[in-house]
Amino acid sequence: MFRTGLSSFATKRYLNTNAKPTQLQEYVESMSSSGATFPKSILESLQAETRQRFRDAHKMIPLHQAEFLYSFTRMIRPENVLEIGTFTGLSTTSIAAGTQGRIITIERDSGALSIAKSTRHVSYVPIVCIMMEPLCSPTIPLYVQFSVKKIPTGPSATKFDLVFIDADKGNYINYFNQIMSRSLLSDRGVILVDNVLFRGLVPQAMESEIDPQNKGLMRTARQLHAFNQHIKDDPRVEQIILPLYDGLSIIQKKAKLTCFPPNR
Ligand SMILES: C[S@@+](CC[C@H](N)C(=O)[O-])C[C@H]1O[C@@H](n2cnc3c(N)ncnc32)[C@H](O)[C@@H]1O
Repeated sequence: MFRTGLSSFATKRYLNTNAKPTQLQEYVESMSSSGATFPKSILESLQAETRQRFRDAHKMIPLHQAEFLYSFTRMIRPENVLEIGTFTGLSTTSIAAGTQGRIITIERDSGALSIAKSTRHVSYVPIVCIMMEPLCSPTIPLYVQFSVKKIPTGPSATKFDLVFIDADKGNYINYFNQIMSRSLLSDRGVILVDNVLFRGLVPQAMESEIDPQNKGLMRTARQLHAFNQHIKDDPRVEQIILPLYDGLSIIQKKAKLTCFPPNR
């Protein structure tokens, strides 16, 4: 359920309703209308191919979230997009359909990336797929630096108006830090981060007692809590966490108070 749309976590806590999540989800999805350029049939065949070839096909975002990404991209009109975690390209394709800009997407799994590359992306969007090299250092942070390092930096470097983070959860803080320390986010840039409520388990991750049966999941939930807290404590940015899908954060640079209303 957590990957398919509204979680029961979201419906109980945020919609103030006892309606069944499946019923709500069906309603929400049937009432949403796709944009004319939303490549639904391409995404459906991509989903089918991914399910056929990958045991971990559940890693794909659900179709309704793909529509959200497309729509959100259209709203903010990014010129440059950075995606971390391509997998087979479902989110990449959805973003590509909503922009005429350029997308740089990073993935470490060559098998998944080959499907992403062969997918018929919306033709006018240049997509640069970056293959992560195999682990070049025993420490994960260097691994992260390695991939992000391939993106040109410096004064004339690309700044991204949209960043979508959807990769290994234990590295979310590293990804964010890399983006900020390399000044990769434009002033109007938005970072979208997936899975920040991780099956609704993240609030429980702060409790000291952990169900031993759920140890692995709770470890990930704790990493995501650490990420959420890290962003909350960073004075440069503001974040809003939406209890949608598996939890989605919207992060942007803090608004500057430059325009005060005149004294009366
Ligand atoms: C949740 S999936 C991405 C799903 C994709 N956004 C979609 O909508 O279909 C996460 C992906 O991140 C990749 N990944 C994990 N750690 C990575 C890393 N350090 N660098 C690059 N890719 C990584 C995984 O191989 C996996 O394909």
